[in-house]
Amino acid sequence: MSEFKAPQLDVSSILHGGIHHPTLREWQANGRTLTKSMFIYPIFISDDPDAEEVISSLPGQKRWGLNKLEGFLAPLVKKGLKSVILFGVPMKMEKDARGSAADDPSTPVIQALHLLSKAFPQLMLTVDVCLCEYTSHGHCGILSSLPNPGHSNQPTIEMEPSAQRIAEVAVAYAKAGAHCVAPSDMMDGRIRAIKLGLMHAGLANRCALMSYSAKFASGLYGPFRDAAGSAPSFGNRKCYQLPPQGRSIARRAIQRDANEGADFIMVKPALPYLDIISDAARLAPDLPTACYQVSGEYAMVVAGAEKGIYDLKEMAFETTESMVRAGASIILSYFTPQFLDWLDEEK
Ligand SMILES: NCc1[nH]cc(CCC(=O)O)c1CC(=O)O
Ligand SMILES: [Zn+2]
Ligand SMILES: [Zn+2]
Repeated sequence: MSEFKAPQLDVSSILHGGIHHPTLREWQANGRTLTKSMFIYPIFISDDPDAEEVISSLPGQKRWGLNKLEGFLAPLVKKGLKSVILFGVPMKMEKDARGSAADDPSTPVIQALHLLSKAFPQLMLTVDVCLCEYTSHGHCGILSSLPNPGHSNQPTIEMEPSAQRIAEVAVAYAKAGAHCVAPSDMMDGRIRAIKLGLMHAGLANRCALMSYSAKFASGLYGPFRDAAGSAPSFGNRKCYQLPPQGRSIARRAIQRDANEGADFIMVKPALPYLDIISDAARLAPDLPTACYQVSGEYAMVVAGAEKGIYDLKEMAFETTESMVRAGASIILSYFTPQFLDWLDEEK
């Protein structure tokens, strides 16, 4: 008879006890689980009122005309869509150096704000604030005539006039009914300029400010620029968006924007920047952290699934849950319509 020898009892070696049941596995998220109200759905609004245009580089997404918006959103709102972020796509409007079309009363996002606040009074309306969709040069600010000291084919931005112009546009959106404005230009001083603009207009208590604080000069914005027609006509955005290796400057940007009056901090893109999401959640613990799974990230997940590399739903969950785990509680996602279904299904 072999003698049984009890192994050394190491209580910390046992993990399976905590994951053998689906509910136990959910508990392992420590309360940080996805819910429908965490999602913001990005929507492209065309100035062609009857548009319903497929965007080939952004599978499943379309540019919507005003006449099509209500019909498109109604079923999603019924399924629990709580919030959208609007991007204006002026296909026919004239573009100039200061982006005058951005806050023209006829501009698609202002029209959409009027329409959506009537059609869906409960839906939270955020508007992306930027000039690049509306400027003739396609850059996010107002350009200086001075050459760029670093590179002849790069723009030099006039910082103060840009921040003022962006604030003007943000206030126009707030006046038109935006519940939240989200500047994506990355110019210095624009959070303070917008907050002061809202205060002077008497709208600061009625419009939140979500700062794209840590927005990196990423290769993942390509499909968006197709969708919005906002690619720069020369140079690139490396002079004003953060360098991808710049964790410290991102931390400074987050702290700066928190001090300048941001209500929410956003990190963008999301998946390659989970460390920055985690930094944001710690550096500004009293401001909820948002992140944007941008067009190229979305297209990557979809493309891999189409190639049979993984299951689409599984990878959409895994990528999105990684953002929540890192510290995000608000997620801008092109997968929002699917999540409204998926979150109702059994896992
Ligand atoms: N400033 C405009 C803007 N706002 C959001 C995105 C990207 C969103 C996405 O890729 O889904 C961009 C593009 C850019 O900075 O070039
Ligand atoms: Zn821009
Ligand atoms: Zn430069």
